[in-house]
Amino acid sequence: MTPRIAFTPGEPAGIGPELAVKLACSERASDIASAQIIAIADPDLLQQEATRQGKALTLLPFDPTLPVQATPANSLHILPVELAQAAYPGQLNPTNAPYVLETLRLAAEGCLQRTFDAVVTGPVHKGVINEAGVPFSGHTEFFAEKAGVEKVVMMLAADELRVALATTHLPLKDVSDAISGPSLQQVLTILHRSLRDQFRIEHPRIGVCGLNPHAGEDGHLGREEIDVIEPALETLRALGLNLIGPLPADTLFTPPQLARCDAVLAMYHDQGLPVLKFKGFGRAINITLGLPFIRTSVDHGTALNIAGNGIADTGSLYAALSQAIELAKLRQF
Ligand SMILES: NC(=O)C1=CN([C@@H]2O[C@H](COP(=O)(O)OP(=O)(O)OC[C@H]3O[C@@H](n4cnc5c(N)ncnc54)[C@H](O)[C@@H]3O)[C@@H](O)[C@H]2O)C=CC1
Ligand SMILES: NCC(=O)COP(=O)(O)O
Repeated sequence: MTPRIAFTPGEPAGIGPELAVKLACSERASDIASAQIIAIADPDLLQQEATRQGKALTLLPFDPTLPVQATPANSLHILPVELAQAAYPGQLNPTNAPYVLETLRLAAEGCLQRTFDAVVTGPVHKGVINEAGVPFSGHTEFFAEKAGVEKVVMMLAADELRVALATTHLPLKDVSDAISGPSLQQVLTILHRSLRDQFRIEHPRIGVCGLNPHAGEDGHLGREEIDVIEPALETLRALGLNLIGPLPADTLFTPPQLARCDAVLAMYHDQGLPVLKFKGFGRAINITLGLPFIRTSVDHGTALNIAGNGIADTGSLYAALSQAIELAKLRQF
């Protein structure tokens, strides 16, 4: 099987275009070299970046009616989308936000129609899309909406550590209200099924963090554990899920506890992701669980501070591509 992978480089003023050209023009591991990689992007943007890097980049027109063909060295297949205005590294421009969203829309559409076997996303700038007047909190929520799925789960993985989130992009003050028994049950069920069916872990063990310090200290430091989290875990245990916790996050994220878990569910973004990024920033991946298609992503953002300098690291992009290719080959969920 030659997997057909859509790649959206994301924010045009960030490091996405640089990563795309490096992906095309550097030596690729054999799994990536044997895939067809379709960049959904502005061809001129990529060619300008290639010129900046002193690379000869060939952009091959993508024709979904032709037999799948691995993308040759120094090339990318291209599904062109035009920028509204020229993009300059490090300079955000809300006028180009519709361009970014259109690349994501095409990727979602192509995955839903099975034109693509997976999508790998580069980083977008959530703020500039909102400045353009479009409410946008992240790829995770965008793809869920496009797929018509009520609930998906964001999971990041670095080496053997997997961290999923009960809530994603929302202000900290809204986190407690967003965690309900039904929402936790949905998240844990999606996580359990993905670990079993996509990651082939027969009996997944999931560690669950509490929300409050010391997991609420028996109700003296908050009651969410007693009122919401424990009852949700009990319901799921009765259905056969192997759940550990709720444990204080600063206990669960210690090596002896992690050794008992195939994944950890953190209650909110910055409870789980700093640990993950400390362990593996630059080689970690982000994967959306519960979509009807495969979506992986880089572990980093737009890195505007280094865009155009030529120093962006491709480690996470390669990891995200490898994971997408592996899942596409194993697809059975
Ligand atoms: N997958 C996505 O679309 C993501 C998007 N973001 C967005 O990115 C924007 C900027 O976020 P920040 O918090 O500044 O995080 P960031 O990851 O863009 O940057 C944090 C630091 O890491 C460095 N860095 C990031 N990626 C790198 C790479 N590949 N090679 C070398 N150095 C790298 C940056 O230069 C910076 O010093 C925000 O708008 C955020 O929403 C953030 C995370 C993921
Ligand atoms: N910190 C991870 C992140 O913000 C990625 O979000 P998404 O764009 O993948 O939904």
